[in-house]
Order: sequence, then structure tokens, then C-alpha cells
Amino acid sequence: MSAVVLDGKATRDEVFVDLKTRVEKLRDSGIAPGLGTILVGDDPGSQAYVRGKHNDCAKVGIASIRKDLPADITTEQLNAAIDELNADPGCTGYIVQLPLPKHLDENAALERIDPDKDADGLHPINLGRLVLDGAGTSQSALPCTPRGILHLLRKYDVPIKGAHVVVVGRGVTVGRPIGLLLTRRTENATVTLCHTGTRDLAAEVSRADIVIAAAGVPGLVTADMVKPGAAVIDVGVSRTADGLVGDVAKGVWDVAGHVSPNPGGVGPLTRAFLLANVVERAEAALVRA
Ligand SMILES: Nc1nc2c(c(=O)[nH]1)N[C@@H](CN(C=O)c1ccc(C(=O)N[C@@H](CCC(=O)O)C(=O)O)cc1)CN2
Repeated sequence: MSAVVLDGKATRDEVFVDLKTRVEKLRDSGIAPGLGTILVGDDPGSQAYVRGKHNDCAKVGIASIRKDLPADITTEQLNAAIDELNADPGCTGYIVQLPLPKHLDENAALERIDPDKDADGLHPINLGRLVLDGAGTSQSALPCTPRGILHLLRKYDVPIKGAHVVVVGRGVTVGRPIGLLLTRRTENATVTLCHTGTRDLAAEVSRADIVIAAAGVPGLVTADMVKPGAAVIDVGVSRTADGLVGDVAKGVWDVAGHVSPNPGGVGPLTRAFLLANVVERAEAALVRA
């Protein structure tokens, strides 16, 4: 079997066309959406992601505000940068790029973001709204990668209702929120969340109609684990001497029905839906005004 490729780049381009029109409409109403980013340290991966986010802003006409801080900043200095973006009227939505250096408390940083400007949907209030089925509305943003995964599955008509989804990885940006998203009544999937404490990963994965691999372990999901015809979404990424490597081994392509590759799958949509969240935060502010 040769899997159908879920093309993240082509899908991102479609999302951008829609966003450009909405940004122009907002500008006609006197609102200029602006994305802020806070990047701490010099991790090459994080630097590349943040650079990409600002390039994307230029493509759809969103202003961008960039705060790059050294790896050894104090909690007080990080808090000051967050407070500045909370107070900046030109910044309608922003993110703190993760991971932060070990000496900084990620949860405390996320909690300090103004929930109305939380473009990642990772503030505890917004994650709480996801639990209560309120996220993804004018109330609050949905986390970007889960939103991208759902969009790709829908676009390529991968059946979600009633599907058994196995998520590998329990991180805050993907593993935990994707389970909440796919078990909403509108999606109605059954989700198993696997992690390093899972006893028999292969047995869990083999029952899945949809596998979402977000562990950051190169080649963790192998062909022998995957049910023939299943959809496999490769989200985890590791930077190795051979370049970027996903969680899904190459042989999976011969067994799966659909594969979202890495790179070229969900990553570009993570960035696209960050901008969608910024536009939607600005649209919501317009309605409130
Ligand atoms: N505050 C956040 N931090 C992090 C998030 C997040 O959603 N919010 N997710 C990841 C990193 N990430 C976004 O920040 C991200 C990952 C991947 C891509 C992407 O476009 N990948 C490309 C390959 C890019 C390359 O060559 O380096 C692809 O998959 O084709 C964009 C953003 C952790 N941190």
C-alpha cells in the first residue's frame, strides 16, 4: 500500500489566502492584528520556528513584534517582557516560545499571559475552556498544532467520528489538548493517550484507526505496530546529525492509508493556525468594542 500524503504546505497556503482577506477586512475596520513572540535563549530549532512565524506574518499582512532574550535572563526579566506585551495595544496576540530554559517556570510564564491575547491557547483559562468545550469560539484560541491536525484530517476526509485514535506523547502543546479536541461531541473519536509509562505501546498503536505520534523519539512508531490502512500523523521532531527526524519510521508508509509527513505535514499548519488565532483574537476584540 502506498499512503496518501497529507500535504501540510499546500494546506497552509489555502489557510493563508483566507487569512489575508480577513486581515484586510480588519484593517478596513481600523484594527491591525499584531503577533508578538518571546524567545528566550539560542536553541536553533526555536529560533527557526520564531523566524518562520514572523515571515508568515509578512505574507498575510500581520504586524509582528519580536522579543529575543538571552538564555540567562531572570524570572523578573521574563515577567517584564510578558507584561509589556500584555500592555502593548499593537500586539493583539502573542506566544512565549517553548521550551524555556530549565531555570524558568513554563507554567508560570503561560499563566502570566493575558488570556485574551493568548495566541497559543495554552493559558490555564483557555485550556480550561477547551475542557468545557468553549475554546475555538470567539471566547478563546485553540492550541495551534491540535487545530492543524484536525484541519488536515478533515481536509483529506479521514473519518474521525467513532475512530479509535492513539496519541503517543502527553506534552502540553500536542498530546494533552488533541485528546480533548477529538473527544468533543462534534468529533466523537475515542482517544487513548500513550506515554513513557504505557506498558505495551505496540499493542495500543495496533488498535488505532488514527495514530498521532508526538513523542519526539526518532522512528518510535514502526510498520509492524500500524494497522493496515490507518492514518498516521507524524508530529514529533528530533534534530539529529542526519537532519530533522520524525517519530514515524519510513516503513510505515507501506502500511498506512494516510501519512502526514514530518517535515511538510503538521508543522506548517502549526504556524498557519497561530496566525489564524491572532486574526480571531482581533476579530473577537472588534466584536467586544
Ligand atoms: N509556544 C509554543 N511553543 C512551541 C509550539 C507551540 O505550538 N507553541 N510548538 C512546537 C514548535 N513549533 C511552534 O512553535 C513549530 C514546530 C514545527 C514547525 C514547522 O513548520 N516545521 C517544519 C520544518 C521546519 C524546519 O525545517 O525546521 C515542518 O514540519 O515542515 C513550526 C512550528 C514547540 N514549541
